[in-house]
Amino acid sequence: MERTTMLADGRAVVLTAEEAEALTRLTGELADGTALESPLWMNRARTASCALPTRIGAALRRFRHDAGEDGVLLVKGLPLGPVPPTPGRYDSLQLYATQPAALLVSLALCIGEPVGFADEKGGSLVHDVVPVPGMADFPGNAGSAPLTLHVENAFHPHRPDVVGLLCLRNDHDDAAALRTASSRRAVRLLDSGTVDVLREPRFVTEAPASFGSGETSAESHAVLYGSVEDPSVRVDFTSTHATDDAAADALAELSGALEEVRTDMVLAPGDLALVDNRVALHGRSRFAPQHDGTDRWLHRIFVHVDFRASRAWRPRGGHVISGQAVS
Ligand SMILES: O=C(O)CCC(=O)C(=O)O
Ligand SMILES: [Fe+2]
Repeated sequence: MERTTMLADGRAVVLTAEEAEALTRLTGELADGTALESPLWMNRARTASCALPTRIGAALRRFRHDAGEDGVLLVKGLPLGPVPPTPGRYDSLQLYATQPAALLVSLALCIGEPVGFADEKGGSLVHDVVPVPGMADFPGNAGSAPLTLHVENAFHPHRPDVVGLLCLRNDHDDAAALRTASSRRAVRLLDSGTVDVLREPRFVTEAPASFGSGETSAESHAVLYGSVEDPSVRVDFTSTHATDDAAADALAELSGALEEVRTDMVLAPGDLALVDNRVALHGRSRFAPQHDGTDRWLHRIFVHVDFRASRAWRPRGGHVISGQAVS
């Protein structure tokens, strides 16, 4: 099947030189090494996010309203400044305001509020996605084997609404591709009997390997939910299991349809892919890391559009979702 680097619905914004310059100025002021979780810094970033170049702010605002057929927005040409060597450690994080982290948080704040999970990477808000020595086959972002299509943290009641992946550096061969697949497109390829089964609570989902806790979705859940006309999706093809044979068949049908509509995108440095985690799945192709400080490196952020919805899970109203609701 032919693979493209552009999304079929054309949701890509390429920054002009003037826009990149404006962003460098804006985020340069924020990149002062302060802890990203500091409420004062976050407020400065919130204010800065109101002053993004209008075309960029408008694209983010439109994406927040409706993520389109592909459920993905690509922003290209973001100014990163000098990029240090790629870290090679599992659980490598960005805790402090660098230019790329400040950029990612500022753009995310146009969509909603960044969130972290206490049981994943210490609850930090900006994660490094890097290949880690000895973990090539790890079924998570530290690996370099193909990563199965998934909704991020599908097991969790407060999984992200949007996942942002900002490329700082691609792999040596330009082989690593971010894969996205829109459930809006895939569901149209399914017969109504299959859709009906996917709408029933006949599936369970475990926490992904990146969660230390071994949690599972408390109850069985539907894979398609909400509007009949335009359902949302909740599935991870590594961690979601059907509870009966007919449900397993329906899951296999959905997987086939998603593979058919899949888009592979090789991200370049300065490219940000925003994936609506309710509408699209994502994964990654294989690549060959060299562990020499110049491997592929993404920054990842999770966003909640309705921050208030997870309040019971966020002690003291912070950005970190704890292991359970605090009553
Ligand atoms: O490496 C990628 O392109 C995507 C990895 C991924 O699924 C993630 O970090 O959530
Ligand atoms: Fe992911």
